[in-house]
Amino acid sequence: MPVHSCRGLLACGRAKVFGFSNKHVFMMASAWGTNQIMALYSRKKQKMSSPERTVQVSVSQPLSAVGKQNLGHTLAETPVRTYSTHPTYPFPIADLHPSGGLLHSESILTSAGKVIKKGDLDLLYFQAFIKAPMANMLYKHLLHELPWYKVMYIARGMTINTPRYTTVFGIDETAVFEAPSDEEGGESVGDDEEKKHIRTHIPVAGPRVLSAISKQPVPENVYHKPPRPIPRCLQELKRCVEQATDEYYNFVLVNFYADGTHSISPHSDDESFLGTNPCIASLSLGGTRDFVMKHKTRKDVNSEKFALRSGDMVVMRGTTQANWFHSIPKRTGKTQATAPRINVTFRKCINAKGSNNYSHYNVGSGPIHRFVNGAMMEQTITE
Ligand SMILES: O=C(O)CCC(=O)C(=O)O
Ligand SMILES: [Fe+2]
Repeated sequence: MPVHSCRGLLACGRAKVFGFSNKHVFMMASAWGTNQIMALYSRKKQKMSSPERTVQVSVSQPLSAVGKQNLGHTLAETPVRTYSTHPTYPFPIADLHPSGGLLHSESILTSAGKVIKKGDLDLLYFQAFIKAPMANMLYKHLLHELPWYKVMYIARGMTINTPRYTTVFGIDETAVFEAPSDEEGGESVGDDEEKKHIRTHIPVAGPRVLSAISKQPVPENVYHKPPRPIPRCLQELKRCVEQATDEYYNFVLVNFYADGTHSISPHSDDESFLGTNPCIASLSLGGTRDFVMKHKTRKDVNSEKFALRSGDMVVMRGTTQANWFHSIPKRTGKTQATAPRINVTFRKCINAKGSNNYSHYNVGSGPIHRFVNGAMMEQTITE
């Protein structure tokens, strides 16, 4: 038993975003290589010294009334905010708290999860793994701070529009990000004396991807898109989940279901790049949605349904992925069942095929979206 101690707006508008232009991102989305990334990185570094830039954004879709509740950004009161930066990020991503360690024993469940074993189903279910106030703060933080994508892809000749927003960070076991050098990033702000030395923009990693074994740069054709290191806010969450589940993860996939029309259809995360019997921890934040599990072949086995609330975590282990499908079905009406929800999954990916698969299906090559002024905005940036 693992023990843990961790402790719409349908109009055009203008929104302030930190950071870099889409031109850079589009450059990265196309063929990329170390040289391109390095060039991009030095240009970004220059740009990062301008405090905030205003960009033109056009819109996407309205959020339900429930989605507009409680969108005040609690963390905005933090005296000096620090940001995780990396050349692959479209903009700096705010940290949870400048001094780190916002997630501590008072907000994280310290008792073991409930084991649910039924034949080849093997789950660990933590109700209120993160207590409600912290879970709701995390929901708002991730919603406002992460870059989101609405990926379109072709499968078996058909165009599929992913029915939710997604984003992904991480790198498979075969590679590592180089450490940031001392002079990278590190912008100081503030007029007062005491704020002068606080670095607000701190890189999470150096720009290059190195082989985990040789520590030499990975050949340019290995990754179809530049892998993105996990920003500090998600690293903090990952540490807690690792302690609770006694596992190690190198990928964080994030889904945002804006309303009941958003869903994930029955599937299993059983790809070979996750190895055999993968352990996947799945954390829910925000609105309650039904998580439905169905046996792949046996009609005599009842399906399982969990109404996952903000802060709950389900860990799928052992033979679960090989034998069961899971899904978040669409829901109608104006109930809590259609309220906006974020799901964060933690996984361990063993090779570059996984990194490529995850960036293809969770970032893609379309526009970036950002949640601003209570609505998800598609950023078509004109400087
Ligand atoms: O939103 C959820 O709870 C499930 C997400 C999921 O299954 C996935 O991202 O693979
Ligand atoms: Fe899944």
